[in-house]
Amino acid sequence: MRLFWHRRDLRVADNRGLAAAVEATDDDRAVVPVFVFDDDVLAHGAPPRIRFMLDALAELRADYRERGSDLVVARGDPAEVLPDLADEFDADAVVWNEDYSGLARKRDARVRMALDDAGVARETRHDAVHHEPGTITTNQGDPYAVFTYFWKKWRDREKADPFDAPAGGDLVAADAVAGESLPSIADLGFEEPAADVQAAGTEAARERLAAFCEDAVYRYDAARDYPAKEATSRLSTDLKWGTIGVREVYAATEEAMAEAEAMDDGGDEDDGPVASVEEFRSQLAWREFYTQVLWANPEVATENYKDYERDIEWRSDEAAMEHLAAWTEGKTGYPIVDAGMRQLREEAYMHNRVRMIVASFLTKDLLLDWRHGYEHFKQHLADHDTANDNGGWQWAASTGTDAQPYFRIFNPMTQGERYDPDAKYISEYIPELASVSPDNVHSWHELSVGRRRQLAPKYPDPIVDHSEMRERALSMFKRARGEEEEEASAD
Ligand SMILES: Cc1cc2nc3c(=O)[nH]c(=O)nc-3n(C[C@H](O)[C@H](O)[C@H](O)COP(=O)(O)OP(=O)(O)OC[C@H]3O[C@@H](n4cnc5c(N)ncnc54)[C@H](O)[C@@H]3O)c2cc1C
Repeated sequence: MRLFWHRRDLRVADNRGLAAAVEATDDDRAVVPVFVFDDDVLAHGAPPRIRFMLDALAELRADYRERGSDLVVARGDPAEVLPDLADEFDADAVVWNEDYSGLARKRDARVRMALDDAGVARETRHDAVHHEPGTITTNQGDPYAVFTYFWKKWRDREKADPFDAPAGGDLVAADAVAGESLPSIADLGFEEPAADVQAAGTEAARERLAAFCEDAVYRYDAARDYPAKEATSRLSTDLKWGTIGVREVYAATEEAMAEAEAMDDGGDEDDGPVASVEEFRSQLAWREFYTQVLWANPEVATENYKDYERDIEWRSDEAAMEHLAAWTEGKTGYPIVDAGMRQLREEAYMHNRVRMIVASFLTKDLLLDWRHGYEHFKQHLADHDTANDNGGWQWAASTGTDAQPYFRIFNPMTQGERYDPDAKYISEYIPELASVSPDNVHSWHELSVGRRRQLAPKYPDPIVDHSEMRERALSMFKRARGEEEEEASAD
């Protein structure tokens, strides 16, 4: 018998480790699928992610049951639970897919030692990415710090085909498993999320992928930055939890690329169908880029990637904390920022362009440390992923790999006007502004207080002046770079 330990790969199809566990034995019904609720991991959880994970586990269990098998669920330290389960099922090996964050790697090292002590073999596979960290490197063998070079190699490297799901006869029979019920969210110590978290499981993920590939993938390059167009795949939570395999997603892009080439018909549109499918693939590569950044530098989870000569003097006084609260509540008086922050609360998701805008606003208009924003996203995003979230935040804060230069500061009004010209996205999430014309929405900061009261009495005035804060941000970064003398910050 062999145990297969599910972690961030909550699916049976296109699961490299599960396929390997099945392939390694000729015996019938020899693979026992297992999931362990680990309190050390749960300590980092938040309601939207736990909700999605539990729903995905229910779907995974249903998939196994359809195959005449079942998912074994346990709670505790995997370094104790897995040797015990191996003993119970008389398993001679445990197989799992690698996870690349610092926390996961420490846990896995302990599990390996415990299994070694128990005389149980273990095997791992790389499954969550096409090209595992450490395999796409500079000519000197170092991990890439600049995405473009990483992407060129990632794009040109051959990709594996999806792996088949195991047949029922390969899996332990349902009646050999205790079939304990899954815990409730309350059993795990979490409240139900206030947000409406998207449906979990492989079927739901496949539906999202199929819907995206029907049409949006061919327009992705031109439309992806416009939040009201809903032109992106919404697969981030599925990719985070592994309810769909990366090879399956890539295979869909191969079909789309063949279609796109036929559509482009020799044309050379910069943002046409071929460029669009390619652009979508490059987003998949960003995910793997950040995975390898975190793998090579686990400390970036809490520290700046980029060294500045001096500490960045982020604001931290009482006024700054009030601004932080207004940002989290979507009450900054900057409509595109507030719409994003409210989308996050309602859907446990935020559009990528808007994530960039709200992150820039927190760090460069409010001069607040990116770690505040990261923590808030961690609590509220269903797709929160240490590598991507950290990468996104440090990009916006100009502290990361291949980050936005410190002097590039988004103007939140111009961003709103450019990417939500009809204020459709804004009015969806800010009902107070629904009857205000797009012109007035996009010039909210310039209207008189009287005019603002007249148009939308319940929507706040801007909490800061963008032009003034932009200058302060530039000075703050120049001081951190050692280019300007320290000066008393004037709040
Ligand atoms: C401040 C900030 C925080 C972020 N936090 C997260 C996070 O916690 N988890 C997360 O998955 N993404 C994060 N992103 C990246 C990006 O915003 C989301 O992946 C994307 O919005 C998800 O929507 P989608 O699935 O429709 O994306 P699509 O545009 O359809 O992209 C397809 C997939 O590519 C990956 N991807 C896309 N953009 C990026 C990117 N910039 N970096 C890394 N991977 C990317 C995701 O897996 C995504 O599902 C963050 C970005 C910023 C600026």
